[in-house]
Amino acid sequence: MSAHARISAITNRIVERSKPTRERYLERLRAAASKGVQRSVLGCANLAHGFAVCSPAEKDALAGDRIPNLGIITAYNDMLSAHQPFETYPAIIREAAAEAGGVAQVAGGVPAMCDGVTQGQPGMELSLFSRDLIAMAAGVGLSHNMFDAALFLGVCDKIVPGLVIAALSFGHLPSIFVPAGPMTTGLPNDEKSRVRQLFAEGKVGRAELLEAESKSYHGPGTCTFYGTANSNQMLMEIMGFHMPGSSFINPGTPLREALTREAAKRALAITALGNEFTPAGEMIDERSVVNGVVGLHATGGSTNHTLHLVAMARAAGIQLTWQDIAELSEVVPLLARVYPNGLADVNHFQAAGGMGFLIKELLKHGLVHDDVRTVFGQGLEAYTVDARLGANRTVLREPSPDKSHDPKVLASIETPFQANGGLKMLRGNLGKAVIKISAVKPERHVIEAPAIVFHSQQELQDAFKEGKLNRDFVAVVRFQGPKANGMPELHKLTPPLGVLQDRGFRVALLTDGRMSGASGKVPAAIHVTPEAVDGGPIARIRDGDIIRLDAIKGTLEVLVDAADMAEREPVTVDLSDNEFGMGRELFAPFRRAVGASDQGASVLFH
Ligand SMILES: O=C(O)C(=O)C[C@H](O)[C@H](O)COP(=O)(O)O
Ligand code: SF4
Repeated sequence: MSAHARISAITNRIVERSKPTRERYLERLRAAASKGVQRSVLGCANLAHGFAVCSPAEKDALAGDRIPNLGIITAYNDMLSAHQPFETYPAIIREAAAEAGGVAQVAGGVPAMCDGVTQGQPGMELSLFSRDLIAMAAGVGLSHNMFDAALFLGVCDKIVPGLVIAALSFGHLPSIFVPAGPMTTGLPNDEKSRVRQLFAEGKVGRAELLEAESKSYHGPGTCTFYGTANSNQMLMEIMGFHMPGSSFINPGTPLREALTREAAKRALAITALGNEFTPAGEMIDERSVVNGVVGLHATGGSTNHTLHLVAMARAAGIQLTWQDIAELSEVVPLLARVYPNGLADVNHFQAAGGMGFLIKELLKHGLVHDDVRTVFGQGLEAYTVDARLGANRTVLREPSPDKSHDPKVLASIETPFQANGGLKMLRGNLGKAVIKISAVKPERHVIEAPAIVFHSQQELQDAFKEGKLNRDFVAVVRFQGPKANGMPELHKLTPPLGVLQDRGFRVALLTDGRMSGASGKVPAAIHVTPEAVDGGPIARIRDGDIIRLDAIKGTLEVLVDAADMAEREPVTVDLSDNEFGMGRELFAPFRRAVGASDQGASVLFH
């Protein structure tokens, strides 16, 4: 089925806008690919170093230019429950590659931060910058130039976006993303959040809180809420970087291992040495990017992707804007209710039909482009499947169900939860911002209330504890932008603001910082640009100014006379505390070089 008219129009607009940068990108990619087997340019010493630890058979294979070699980039560490399973993946991949007549080597590792561990801590100020650092680190690994394809082992927040930037920067190579899958379901996410709000109110102690948190985050795998990490899995599937049906199979299962082995063999099959050469930078085009944005809207995905998708697209010479994202939101219905957009978790989403069913529904109305290339071949239709374990550790695929197994979690295209997507853009005399409304009740889509200004999330938490916030207000939390302090997630604001909202107050958040993909029920205008440290209007707001956040009209305004606002000096603050400690001194160059939020908040692209 051809794409929906609006989807096609927006895609064509992106193609036109991107032409200059996309054409230069493809020229560079094709020049690199034309050199044939990449390692053939290495001298004997280079090659000897590169395969020094290989077996004699592998050395023979790599000495020639007929046997494909996979470069594994791994984000394994024990800090992220989602990445811990990757510890054993290189051995599995090497074995599978050998079975298929190829070789696999770990090209390099990349750092990976768990935003859950650093949430509310100084380390969170390194989080966003770690995305671009991960791209650079993956580039260091691949720059050994020993490889005919790359396998990326990463799941979480900034890691997949950073790895995609690397994969597209090495776009002459085929790349496959290999997930590890979600943690099994523990304490329901809404129960976890309820205990957090009780703790915020002083009604339970640390022992009860830690017990609830530990029952929620209890083992290997991705946290089960639909935050940035699981939004990444959705993106990798719908953009064609995953093997079909890979995203939400639990770690430590035979099917999970079979999918990993299959990805290794498929990567060997799509190198320039075979007949299905699929360089990542040709595979991913404007249609793939639009498919990613559509998937984000249809699932109520993480607001972080209004930053990451812009940066990821730029790595392939594609210019995606917030306006594109906002207009796509108008035509894409919300089809999934996964926490924080509902009570279900990603395991329930998978059981209800998962990505295969979601893609099938979107294809029915032409809301995603079917005519795309993927690591699996041609066409997104191939992803309307469920992966099953076959004989001898192989993968079988069955057509996705025609009906959702749980319409309360995964809706049909005919009966969506909302007529449009969960992510909107706001504009007005405070600049531009993003808001996720899929988890906000309709009666809270418009908030008009006096501002209370804070210069840290701790200030707001302290004011809450002192009982000063029992009122209608818009919390203006500023100097949280990328140049100020690395644009941390301010997810610790969710419990106090959630308590105040549950008490019946009309509250909202306005910040140049970020929220977590797991944030949701309180209306929040985030990623405000220009940021306060750049003298943006947000730096001129004073306590008591009336702020109007209208997610229906898409406006964000301070109701103060323009002349009065212009006369106000923008407030400045001492940010020296954000420049040292917990490694922040190492990221001063990033704070100086980073671009605006609507350009992806990147040091790599402006
Ligand atoms: O966006 C994502 O996917 C995340 O990684 C989630 C957040 O960063 C939270 O910090 C982890 O959730 P909480 O346990 O509620 O703090
Ligand atoms: S989903 Fe978020 S909190 Fe969970 S392991 Fe990944 S980074 Fe950490």
